[in-house]
Amino acid sequence: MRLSGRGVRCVRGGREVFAGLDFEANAGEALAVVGPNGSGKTSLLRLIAGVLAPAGGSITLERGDDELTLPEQSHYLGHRDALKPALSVSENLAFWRDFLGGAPSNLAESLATVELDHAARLPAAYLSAGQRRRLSIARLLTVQRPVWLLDEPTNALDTAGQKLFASVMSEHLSRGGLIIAATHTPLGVTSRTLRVGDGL
Ligand SMILES: Nc1ncnc2c1ncn2[C@@H]1O[C@H](COP(=O)(O)OP(=O)(O)OP(=O)(O)O)[C@@H](O)[C@H]1O
Repeated sequence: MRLSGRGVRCVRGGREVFAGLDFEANAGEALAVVGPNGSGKTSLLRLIAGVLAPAGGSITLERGDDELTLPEQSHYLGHRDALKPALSVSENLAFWRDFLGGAPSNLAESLATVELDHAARLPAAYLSAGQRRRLSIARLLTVQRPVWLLDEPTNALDTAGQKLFASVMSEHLSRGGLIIAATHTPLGVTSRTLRVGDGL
């Protein structure tokens, strides 16, 4: 599997954010997208996820599932955790599994991996920032998708959480998954770097 972009151009609010961007990532590889604030890291992830349309160029997934689009084969974790505060931790996870069309899966196992099993019945509104992030990570484990698009994934995670997430990412890569992550800090797994923005 290979995800590549050729001559990708991004325009937001009528202003060009970047143009002529080339990148590629193969199965088992992580690509760390780095650059100054406002350089377009989040925008790039959203272009790949199909939330935004490129103003030029192309983004292609080769040797994926021909029956599915790239967004259907991708997980997009934004830097705002998409949780419903009134639903419990496990209800939030069940919502995402159903919304993403995942096969019946063991939610408890995913919650145990991110060490949230003790909080399964707690309303998401009561979670700390790091716990909310852990619950978002559980989404990656509950529904199997090969392409992970992660926006500053380790934000709010404590040292133990960062270590845990590094092992979750390593496991995904060792199974032939692919990660593209926007980050201002080291990702925690071996990665290549894609720089966006001026002056880098
Ligand atoms: N909805 C929008 N309408 C207009 N401009 C936008 C919109 N969203 C983002 N932008 C602009 O696009 C540019 C790139 O934003 P983006 O969030 O992709 O940057 P980033 O590299 O992820 O930044 P950061 O490191 O601060 O998270 C910024 O100048 C931003 O103001």
